Amino acid sequence: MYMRHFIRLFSAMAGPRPLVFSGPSGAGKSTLLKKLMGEYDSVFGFSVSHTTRKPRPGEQNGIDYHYVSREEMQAGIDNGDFIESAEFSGNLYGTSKAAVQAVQAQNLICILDIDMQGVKNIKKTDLNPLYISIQPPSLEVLEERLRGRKTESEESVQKRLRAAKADMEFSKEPKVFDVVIINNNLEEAYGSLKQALQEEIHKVKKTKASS
Ligand SMILES: Nc1ncnc2c1ncn2[C@@H]1O[C@H](COP(=O)(O)OP(=O)(O)OP(=O)(O)O)[C@@H](O)[C@H]1O
Ligand SMILES: Nc1nc2c(ncn2[C@@H]2O[C@H](COP(=O)(O)O)[C@@H](O)[C@H]2O)c(=O)[nH]1
Repeated sequence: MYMRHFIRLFSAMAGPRPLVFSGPSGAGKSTLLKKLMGEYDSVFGFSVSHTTRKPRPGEQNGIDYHYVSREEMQAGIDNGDFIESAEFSGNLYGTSKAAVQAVQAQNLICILDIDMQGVKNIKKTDLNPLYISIQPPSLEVLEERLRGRKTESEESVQKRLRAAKADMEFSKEPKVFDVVIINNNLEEAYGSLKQALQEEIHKVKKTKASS
């Protein structure tokens, strides 16, 4: 009896269930997330990752990422500051414990945008998120989108496409993702995403209304 009460209390303290978004670079994760967070600004909070890659034009330190040196990031990883970290396309990326806690402290649904190594590592933790994979309709379309974004060097495009092949296969493995969304038509993909998250959105809105 006491144990059940404790578990319920603990779940309430931990806040709503986080969301992990994964999928190949260029599939459209950030595009969909921006739409989602724009429509539901007091429901979701973004877990701001650390990275050693350089900011792209328009990206802001502390908002898109925490941009750090490899030495600084490695020191944080060695110190146990990260829930997960991975090398992707020649740079380090990682989710700090502080980034997740900052969102959960506001009782918001914490969103993590991470690669497939991150998904594998988060599965070893007790975060218990809902896993959502955003996939492109094909590798050819993905390449067009990555090139069309004009953010990557040729070398980086090639690295990202190699990683994408593995990611597209990974998304087909049973029981890895709760939801797989093919981002072909943006509005349709966004509709599928909102539908998949309806219950979680409703729960947070209800909790906020009653507090
Ligand atoms: N459904 C779509 N149709 C056409 N273009 C799209 C669609 N979704 C996203 N895009 C475009 O594709 C490009 C890549 O999208 P986005 O940056 O959101 O990908 P991402 O998955 O977040 O990539 P990364 O993992 O590298 O951050 C962008 O230029 C975006 O405008
Ligand atoms: N494992 C992690 N992967 C992350 C994290 N933050 C972002 N990412 C993934 O990296 C690639 C490339 O991102 P880009 O911004 O350089 O295009 C993309 O797939 C992201 O999902 C993280 O903290 N951990």
